Amino acid sequence: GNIYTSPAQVTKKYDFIVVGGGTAGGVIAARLSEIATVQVLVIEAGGLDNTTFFDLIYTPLLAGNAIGTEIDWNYSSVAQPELDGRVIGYPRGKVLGGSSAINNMIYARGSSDEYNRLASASGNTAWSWSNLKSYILKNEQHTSPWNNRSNAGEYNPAWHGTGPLLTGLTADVFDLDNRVISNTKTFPSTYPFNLDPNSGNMVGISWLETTVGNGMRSNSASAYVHPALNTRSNLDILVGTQATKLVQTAPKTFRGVQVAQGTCAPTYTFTASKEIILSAGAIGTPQLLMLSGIGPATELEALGIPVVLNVPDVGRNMQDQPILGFQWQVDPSFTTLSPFFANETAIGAALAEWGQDHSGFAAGNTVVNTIGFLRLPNSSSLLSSGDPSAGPSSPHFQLAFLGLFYANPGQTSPAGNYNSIAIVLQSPTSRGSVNITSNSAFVAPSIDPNFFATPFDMGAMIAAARTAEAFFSTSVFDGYLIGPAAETAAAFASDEALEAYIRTYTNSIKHPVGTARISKNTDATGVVGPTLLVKGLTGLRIVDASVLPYAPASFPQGEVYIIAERAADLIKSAWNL
Ligand SMILES: Cc1cc2nc3c(=O)[nH]c(=O)nc-3n(C[C@H](O)[C@H](O)[C@H](O)COP(=O)(O)OP(=O)(O)OC[C@H]3O[C@@H](n4cnc5c(N)ncnc54)[C@H](O)[C@@H]3O)c2cc1C
Repeated sequence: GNIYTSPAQVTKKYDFIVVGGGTAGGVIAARLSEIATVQVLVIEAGGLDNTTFFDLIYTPLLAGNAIGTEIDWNYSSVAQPELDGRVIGYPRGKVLGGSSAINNMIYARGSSDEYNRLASASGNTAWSWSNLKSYILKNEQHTSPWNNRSNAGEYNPAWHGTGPLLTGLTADVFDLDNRVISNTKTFPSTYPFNLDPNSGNMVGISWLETTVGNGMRSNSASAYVHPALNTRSNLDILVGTQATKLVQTAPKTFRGVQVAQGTCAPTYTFTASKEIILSAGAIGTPQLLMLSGIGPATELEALGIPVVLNVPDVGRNMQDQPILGFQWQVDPSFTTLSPFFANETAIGAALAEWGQDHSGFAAGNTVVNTIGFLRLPNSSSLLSSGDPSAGPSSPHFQLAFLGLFYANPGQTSPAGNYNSIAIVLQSPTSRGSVNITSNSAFVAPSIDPNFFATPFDMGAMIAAARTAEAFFSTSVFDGYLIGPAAETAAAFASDEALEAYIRTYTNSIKHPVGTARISKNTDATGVVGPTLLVKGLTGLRIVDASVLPYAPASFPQGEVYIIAERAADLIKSAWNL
């Protein structure tokens, strides 16, 4: 297919136009173009991934380093009242591959309860865990690390398939990882070992899969888009071009999309003969809907945008998960990653080795190799007014074990040998929003995760911190951990001190979802129905993280890939392809 860099170059007619060449958009484009008779165009605001940014995207060691660069939308939140008024950075991938090109590569697809809750929210059992199994296996495949370290006993091959997205476990095991697993053998009833959190049951302590294969990041662009683009003439992409509005082609029918390359640049409109698939992500999708007159009427009217369809839930129900690090000092005789990350020469050597043949220390996930997905005890008073998790196979919180000093925003890594636990609240009850503040697509929307708006969220975060403290206090860590670092020790002194630490240092894990949520056909609320078509409109389908009705108690990219795999089949069947 063709790669266009200017809308003026696009002259073909298309059956499907995919807005956003990100995680979900890449899957849709690749799967639809399997049908040789349909013509597919992808419109992506960012550039190509295989440019000067190639190493930044594809070197596993550099995961996280794209934040703040040209391939990041560089959004930020509104001031968070419960976080001492702080503003939180909201990176999103702005490049082919979208956020799958800049994320932290963790692959944890979510529990069976998670998908069963999606089925009940949408009123359609096709979204249940057991009915999605073929898509789960179609999306991903487990691969060996670059050094072929055996992963026997660290994952369950039965739950990994033959899909294009490559995943794998760490090539390099550290003292920390061995002790984390040893804690599960020594205290199995408190900290159960879970062979594979991708098996439907997430609860327990596990080895962690990342989207790394052949020593490189695997993402929507490398796994889906490029193989299709290289071999098919019916898939074209237009990069460096932003969709500025969806265009009505008949009453309540949106098969047009207006694009531009900048605020003052000329606009072009393309029309799909069959469907527009909106895959601009949990921020971009509600923004584009609202700019097109699809959203909360009063707010659109305030900006002078003619209302086509009053959909109050567009941009509402945003859910994101708070993340917070605690640090411990490690006896200097043990190897952690701290000295490596303090040593420019060692990092340079690892990157040079990766540059040779995608091997060595830069060729894998190294920072988090083991993880705990844990639940509050059933007796917890936090659950007395209801359980916000999807069910018993879903965690309330996560403990990610890191081989270095994980610095929260505002902290710096001191010299020395450290480990950390990053806590993520996986089942938040706070709800935020995404709103537009202008009728221009080139003005960033306002993003409000509304962290810790509920007592449950603060209480669960404190309970998770106490679990982290207890986990590292067992005999397994005697002689290895010296003790909590200064600020962590001070925070653990009382629940009041912990709460203050939470307000000072909590960040977003960058998992926003829910801003165009799925609901039953019969529900008056929600944005898309069970087939992901926008309710009340023709021609417009949404496939991305914005349709997820709840924050997945996992890592969202797995669920986004799986939903996109099924959505591609829904589209094919809707058009008898
Ligand atoms: C820094 C970071 C770390 C993360 N770490 C993890 C992790 O370790 N594991 C995990 O599972 N998840 C992680 N996530 C979240 C995960 O990556 C996302 O939930 C997922 O990729 C979202 O997929 P999507 O298809 O909804 O959106 P995206 O992948 O973001 O795709 C949206 C695409 O649309 C494009 N776009 C937007 N607006 C327009 C427009 N108007 N016109 C044209 N194009 C447009 C964007 O440029 C982008 O390419 C992380 C996210 C970030 C940002």
